[in-house]
Amino acid sequence: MLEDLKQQVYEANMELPREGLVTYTWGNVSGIDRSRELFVIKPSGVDYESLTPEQLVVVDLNGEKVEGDLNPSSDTPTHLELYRAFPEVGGIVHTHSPWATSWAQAAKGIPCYGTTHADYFYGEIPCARSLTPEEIDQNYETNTGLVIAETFMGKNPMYVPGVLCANHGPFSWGRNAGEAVHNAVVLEEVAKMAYRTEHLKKSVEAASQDLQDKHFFRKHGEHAYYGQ
Ligand SMILES: O=C(CO)[C@@H](O)[C@@H](O)COP(=O)(O)O
Repeated sequence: MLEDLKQQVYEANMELPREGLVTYTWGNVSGIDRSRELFVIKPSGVDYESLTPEQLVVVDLNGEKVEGDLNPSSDTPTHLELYRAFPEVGGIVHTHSPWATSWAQAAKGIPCYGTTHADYFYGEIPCARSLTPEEIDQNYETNTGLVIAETFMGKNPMYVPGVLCANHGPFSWGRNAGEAVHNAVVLEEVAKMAYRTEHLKKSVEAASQDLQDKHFFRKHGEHAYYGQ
């Protein structure tokens, strides 16, 4: 079932090692069919070199496996909570890409220092709060998703299509799996640039709100004019 979605999600997964965002099996991509309320996700612990579209696992919005011989990603409950919380989201990525993970391990959000960031993320890329010992002990992956949703309470997740999980790593999303990977690549580049920016100038300030508004809204929303 969902052969086209499986192919899309497979291609999005395969972009992660190509873009240098995953080491070994440290990441996963999913994509959802909203009309059927089913999502497709990478199987857990399967090497990218041996991954095939047929191995992808289909899961429903109750978290039940609907199709697939293999166990879905161990992060499936996090993807599930994000699909529930963010109805506009069509694809989700988790990686341990080194620059974004460094910020996550420092439990620091990434300030918007320039237009590269502002073209994709409107304002700071936040770091979600640390989980409590109880939240880690019971339903850890579900709670990871709930804490991300909590971080975006009252905010538009399509304006900031990514987050850092404290002491863990980044999640990003988009309208589909391919866009979610695109945003994961940008998040990693922006994390690298922000780190270097802070090292070049200790008391660096965020880019002006005018510049952030200009760059985000020239690419997003009804007055966008970037591209064809
Ligand atoms: O976060 C982690 C491990 O810390 C996992 O996301 C990562 O290893 C990928 O797990 P899966 O192979 O998708 O189960």
